[in-house]
Order: sequence, then C-alpha cells, then structure tokens
Amino acid sequence: MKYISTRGHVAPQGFIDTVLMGLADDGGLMIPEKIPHVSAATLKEWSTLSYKELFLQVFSLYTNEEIPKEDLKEMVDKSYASFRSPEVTPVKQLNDSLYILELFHGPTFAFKDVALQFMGEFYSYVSKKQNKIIHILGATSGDTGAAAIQGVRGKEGIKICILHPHEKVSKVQELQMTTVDDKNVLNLSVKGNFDDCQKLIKEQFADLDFKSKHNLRAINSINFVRILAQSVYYFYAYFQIEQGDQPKKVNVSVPSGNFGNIFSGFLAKMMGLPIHKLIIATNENNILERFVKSGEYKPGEFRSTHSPSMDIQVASNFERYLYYFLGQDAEKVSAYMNSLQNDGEIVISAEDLVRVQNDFEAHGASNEQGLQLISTYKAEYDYLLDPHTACGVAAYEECNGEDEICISFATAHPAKFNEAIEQCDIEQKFPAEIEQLFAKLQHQLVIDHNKEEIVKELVAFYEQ
Ligand SMILES: Cc1ncc(COP(=O)(O)O)c(C=O)c1O
Ligand SMILES: N[C@@H](CCOP(=O)(O)O)C(=O)O
Repeated sequence: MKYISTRGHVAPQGFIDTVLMGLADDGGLMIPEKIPHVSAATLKEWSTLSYKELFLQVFSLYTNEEIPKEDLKEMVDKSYASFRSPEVTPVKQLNDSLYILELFHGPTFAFKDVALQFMGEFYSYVSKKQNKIIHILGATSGDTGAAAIQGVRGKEGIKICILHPHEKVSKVQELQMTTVDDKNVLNLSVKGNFDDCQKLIKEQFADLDFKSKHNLRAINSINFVRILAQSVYYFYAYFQIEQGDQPKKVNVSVPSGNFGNIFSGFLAKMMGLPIHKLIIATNENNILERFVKSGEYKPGEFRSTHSPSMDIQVASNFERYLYYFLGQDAEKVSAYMNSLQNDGEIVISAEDLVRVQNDFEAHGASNEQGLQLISTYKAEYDYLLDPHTACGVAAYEECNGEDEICISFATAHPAKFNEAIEQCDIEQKFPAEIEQLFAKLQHQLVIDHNKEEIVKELVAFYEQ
C-alpha cells in the first residue's frame, strides 16, 4: 500500500513515512493510493472480534507490515489499557431505532482518545526505533489537544506544542490541557478562534524548511493515521447491533467539525462496511450542512456555541472527500482548493449535488435545540447527552428514516461541557479524574494571534 497526496505532487510513500509527513508536502492531504476492499465473508469473520483484534485487522490492510505484528499488538494493548470500558467504545441502545456509540471512555473523556492514545504510542515507537526527535505541533478546539497531550506527556524524544483558542474552550478542556506539568508540553492560548490556530499550524507544516529543521509532526486529523484509527469503531459499532431475521438499514449520525470523524466513516463505507446513510451533524457553524443542502462550501461567520469543539468553519478533511468526489483527480482538487483560497468558496453543479446527497445527509442543530434535547433525553431515557452528542441526536431525529436504525455518536462525556448542562438545570457529578483537575496549577502562555510571536515561542520550546 502506498500513500499519495490529494494534490498529486508527492512521490508515493510508505505507511510510516506518511504518518511522519502529516500534512502532504505539496499542501494537500495524504490518502491511500487504493482503498482496500473487505469482502462480506471477511466482515462476518470480523464481526465477533474484540475492539483490539479488529484494530489489528483493519491496520494490517494499511501498514505494509512496516511494523512487525507483535510490535503493533503491543502498541494497541498499551493504547487501550487506559480506557475505562473493556469494550473501548461500547454501544448503548436507547430505543428501537437509536443506538449511542460511546466514544468517551478514554483518559480525556472524548472520542479523540481513541486515535490519539495510539498515536502517542506510535510516535514513541518510531522515535525510539529510528532515533528520531518528534516535535508535535497541533491546533485544537479543546479535545484533540487534551487527548494528544495525554498521549505523549512525559514521553522521551517527544515534545508537544498545542495552540487552543483563548477562552473559547470549556473550563474542563482548558484544565485538562494546562494542568499537565511535564516539561515536554507547551500550551499556547491564542487570542483568536480555532480556524486561526489551524491555519497557522498548517502554514508552518507547509514551510518545508521549517518543518524539516524542527522535526515537526502532526497529530490533527490532517494526519491519515487519525482517520484510519477512527474508522475501526465504525466497524465495531456496526457489529454490535443485534439484528433479527429482517435486518434494517443502519445509519450513523456523527457530530462534525473538522470532518475527520465522518470521513473515517466514509472510508469504512468505501472499504465495504454496509452503512446506509452517513449523517453529518453540525451546530450553528454549519458550513458542512449548507454544502450538503445547497452545494456551496463557503466558510461563514464564526459562532461560539454550546458545543465549542465543533466551532469550526474550515473543515480540513473536506479536501479528502473532494478527492474521491472528483474521481481521484488531483488536478481538479487543486483547482477547487485554489478557488476556496482565492474566491472564498467552492460551488458545485446541481448534478454534482445529487452525488453529494447520495453520500451524505446533514442537519445543523441550533444552540436552543441542543439544550432542549439534553433535557428531553435526560427525562425520557435518563441518559445525559453532552452538547456535541446532542447535535448528533438532533440529526438522527431529522434524518433517520422509518425502519432504519441509527448509531448516533457520543463524542464527549457531558462532564467536559458542564457550562451547557447547567443551562438545562441538570446537576451532574463529575468523574474523579475531572474533579481533581480544579485543584491543580495551570501552565499556559496567553498570546496574541500574531504569527511571528507564536513561531518565536515554538522555536524556543523545541530548541530548549
Ligand atoms: C466532542 C467533539 N465532537 C465532535 C467533534 C467534531 O469532529 P471532527 O472534527 O472529526 O468532525 C469534535 C472535534 O473535532 C469534538 O471534540
Ligand atoms: N474538535 C477538534 C478540532 C481539531 O480536529 P482534528 O480532528 O483535526 O484534530 C478538537 O477538539 O481539537
């Protein structure tokens, strides 16, 4: 298996080099040259595997045996040892048509742990094997940063710098990132929004001299390994649904922002997992919903919502979808991305929109609808949704058809977003791991959204 760029100007790479490259060197995103197909017979065999066994099966289709099997198994065992559920991502049934895939049983209580615990182990492995320094640079709207820091804190040969938008993450997210006192962690709290942070780090990755001089590595979903690791739970969740003699169609509803999670579902579907509808759930930052409904992809005005991790206007992984949508034509992808950069939008024809609508459905929940659903589901099912998960459930309610089953993704634990839960007049008890954060000292540098100053801090940290 070789990996190529969506923009077509990177020589085919192996698996490890693809992960180390992160953002493609031509500014695109890395993708597999060919998507492996999983037959119905193999899916049947996989259906009884444990989460970790399934992970190894999926990865074996992509890693070219560049990592010996026993090493990969050891990394996977270590990655999921810290999860509070033996199933890693358990599925709970709420009613005849709704199942919740709980993705928040990792150390930082959000779905990002599922891939980032593995990435931490992976970078540590590569750093030791190749005697390479790993300098991680990442941007976060709250969850990726916390999970990535947790995955590499204190690890030898690795330093991590995370940019988060100042005062635009929840209190618990901020504490999870900034109460870590390991010397290999730097938190920059940038006076801007997530899109500003993401743009800035992408510019640093695109500066190939800077990237190589400072051994920059990516942990965001621009890195293909994030997408691959996230695809495992689509298979796992699908297999957990007990179907009788008359199986129903299975949809997934995925709270979306940077389009990484749902793109992992698109990948799983392309591999042969018979998901019926991929439902994109957004909040009021609904660029993806607007695209699916109108064919216009145009970043709008940034809004701070009750689901801050999804407060994103420019969805990184949209480019990966474009690649497949445009018939794997890298020239066309480059032209579309240029149009986004120069004209501020991508507009597709009515004919093409039909194809998008065959791939996805979408619904954007208002702040008010999110809060309302949190209250309703607590009252009706005694189940507490976090505000991101509530967007997923809103999209399930809107898009799931009769006689269809929907697996709605719970992407975070409600304790991370108590600001919203309190507005529903619901009192929740924090898990001990979160409660203890409030007594700890914070370490972060609040900094203006000024590229020069940020880069100066980065370089000083990496070189010290
Ligand atoms: C809790 C939560 N839900 C949903 C999302 C959106 O996921 P994605 O960016 O992969 O679309 C994020 C952040 O990305 C998140 O932290
Ligand atoms: N919501 C994310 C934003 C970054 O997404 P990623 O999947 O590209 O890492 C966050 O929590 O930081």
